[in-house]
Amino acid sequence: MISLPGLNLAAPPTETLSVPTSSITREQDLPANTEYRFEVSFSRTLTVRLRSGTAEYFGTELAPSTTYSFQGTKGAIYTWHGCKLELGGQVESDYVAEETPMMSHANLHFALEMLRDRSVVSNSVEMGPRVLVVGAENAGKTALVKTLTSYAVKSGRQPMVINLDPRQGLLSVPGSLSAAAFSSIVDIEEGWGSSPISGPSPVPVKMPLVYHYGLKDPEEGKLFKPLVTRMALAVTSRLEEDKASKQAGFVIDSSGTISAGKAGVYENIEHIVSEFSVNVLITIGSERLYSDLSRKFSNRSSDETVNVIRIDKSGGCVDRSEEYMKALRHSQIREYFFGHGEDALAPSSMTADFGDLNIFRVIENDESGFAAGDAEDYNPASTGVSIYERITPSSTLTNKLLAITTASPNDKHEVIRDSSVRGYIYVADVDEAKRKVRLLSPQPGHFPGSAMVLGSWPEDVAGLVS
Ligand SMILES: Nc1ncnc2c1ncn2[C@@H]1O[C@H](COP(=O)(O)OP(=O)(O)OP(=O)(O)O)[C@@H](O)[C@H]1O
Repeated sequence: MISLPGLNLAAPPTETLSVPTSSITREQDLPANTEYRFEVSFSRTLTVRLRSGTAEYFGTELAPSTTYSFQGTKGAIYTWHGCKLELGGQVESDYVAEETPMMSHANLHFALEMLRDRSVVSNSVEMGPRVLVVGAENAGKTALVKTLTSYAVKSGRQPMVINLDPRQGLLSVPGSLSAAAFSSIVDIEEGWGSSPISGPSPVPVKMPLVYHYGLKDPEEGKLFKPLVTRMALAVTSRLEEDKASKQAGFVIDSSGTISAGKAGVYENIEHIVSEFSVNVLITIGSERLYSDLSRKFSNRSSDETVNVIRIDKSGGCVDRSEEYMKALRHSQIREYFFGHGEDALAPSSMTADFGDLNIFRVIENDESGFAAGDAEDYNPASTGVSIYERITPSSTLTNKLLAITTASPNDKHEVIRDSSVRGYIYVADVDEAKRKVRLLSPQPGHFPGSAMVLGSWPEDVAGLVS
């Protein structure tokens, strides 16, 4: 059995400890074109084994005779031709749904495949599809991005996936923006698979490119937009070097907040579209968003056509409480440091003097008097606006994550902001009297002297180490 990584957050209720999950297995028949939807809490486990037929989890096929286990998951197992599942453990709720949007997801995939074929025929002169998925929170954006990625990989492509939603990480911790090329299957249990930092994994690892954002929602102006520009530059130059990736194109997952569109203004969406040269804009679930965006992008010249597409929200999408999201983020962070269940990593603990740490705290808009509406006035080349404030460690740092950048502490703030992240460290304890900080790092080794960035997001992760 493959275990689900890093989810030992809350102590499991005693009954799940004493009852082996295998003793309560049951069979579930799924007719063709239906899906088994389930919700499992963080303290319980659902195990799933494919007995016969074929089935997929957000596009990734379930291997026969493999037992998958899910904890703290809301998801669905879909079958095109019918299957028999063996289920074990306990769920909060589950049911079989006959109405699913999988047919339109598959059609979307085939339309993208045509664009990829066109890129191949043009010998990569034309780039494959550049896709952005937008929609309200919990509309099913991440689920669709995963499905499209899995189908592309199954079709022998190597698409890139870009996560611009700081609320959840992709192969990195929440609060980061990341990009990775997918040439092997998407991990079923873990979400997206593992990066090399998470230790041994049954699914080949992916090496993500990470930038630190450090705020909960995409704001306008000094951080989000420049990081989108930076990421677009990095992704585009990567695609220029790699034919297979260029032909496959990329899919961008976004945060629900950029689709809120105050008074029909979608600044961040427009910025992402223009920086990444997006040519397929998928809106999920909202008539208004679709109509606003198709109007906005309809009168462009033909060489920068943006096809705006509308997809229905799946009835399976569930609203996730703040409490659940917090537990999900903590599990991602836990896994970053401690690895996957049985293949657990032992993060290294180290102590640093206050003087060894070069910590830069993100100054948020409301603190600097730099309001959201000032975005246009902001000139990144000017030194007039500070992005960060340099801080001395204090006990308020306890339980926080620091992004270790590749920039030097003497670099300009813009350079620190635009530099990629080597990794994250966790502040376990601060001794103000002795001026020492105890840190946890997933990798042993020398303590870097580079600039470290502290944001206000993700929230404190209490109890990561005792
Ligand atoms: N067909 C489905 N059946 C069951 N659960 C589903 C289905 N589609 C999505 N979900 C679940 O619903 C939740 C919300 O979906 P998802 O994360 O894809 O939305 P999102 O639009 O990316 O949300 P956010 O903007 O908050 O990141 C997730 O827990 C996801 O696993």
